[in-house]
Amino acid sequence: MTKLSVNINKIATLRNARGANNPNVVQVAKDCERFGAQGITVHPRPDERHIRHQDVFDLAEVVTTEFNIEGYPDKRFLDLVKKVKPAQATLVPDPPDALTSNTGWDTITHQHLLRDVVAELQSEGIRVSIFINPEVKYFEPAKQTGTDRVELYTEPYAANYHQKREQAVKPYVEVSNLAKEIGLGLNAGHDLDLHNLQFLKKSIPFLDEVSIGHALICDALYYGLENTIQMYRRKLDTE
Ligand SMILES: CC(=O)[C@@H](O)[C@H](O)COP(=O)(O)O
Ligand SMILES: NCC(=O)COP(=O)(O)O
Repeated sequence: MTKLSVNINKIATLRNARGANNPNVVQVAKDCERFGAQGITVHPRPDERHIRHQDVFDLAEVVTTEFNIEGYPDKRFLDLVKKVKPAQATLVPDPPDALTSNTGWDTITHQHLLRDVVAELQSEGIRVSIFINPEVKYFEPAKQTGTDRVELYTEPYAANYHQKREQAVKPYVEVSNLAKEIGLGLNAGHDLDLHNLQFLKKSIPFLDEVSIGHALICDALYYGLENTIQMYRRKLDTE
């Protein structure tokens, strides 16, 4: 089964637009779970432009599925994650001013940093995933960091899906088979949506989890949050 983790960053973006507490990210997380989300993902960025550190503490009190916190592993992020102890931390190489995530780790150059961080978080009982591009050369070095999983950066797949989906998914299938062979769990995310999700799942049936935010929240404007989560779940329901 591939789990659907709903990324609620955009709910916080909307809340922050007015300064009060509407929409309430804690209530939305609870509702996402009630509507079928199998995990909740947040990516607290250093400028707190959407998810704030306090949100992460508040969410940790209520999330009953799988809480996944994404971010660059600086001291502030690591302190937060170690206090909250989510089910999973996803390490992303974003600089502080990144508009959004736009690449995975160079696991060769940053192997020592990643190895230390992975060990530090695992010693707190937190599963670790490393955000990664679909390039074979990064997988064995990723494995050597001791990480439990990798998360495939799917923006290039999403960007090319409508032109030639077989070609767009090919590097992902290749690295996923490699990940399976060397014993890495497999997540995927970024720009997945109702059009491209099912083909990814069919091409890589053993995906452990996808985290989806931007498109899912946009779709919810039209279909409603409950319907939308169920629509995404059905796209993953191909077994
Ligand atoms: C790692 C990843 O792909 C997601 O965190 C994505 O970047 C969402 O972050 P934003 O909502 O800040 O764009
Ligand atoms: N890890 C990817 C994620 O959480 C959501 O990315 P997106 O769907 O907002 O592009």
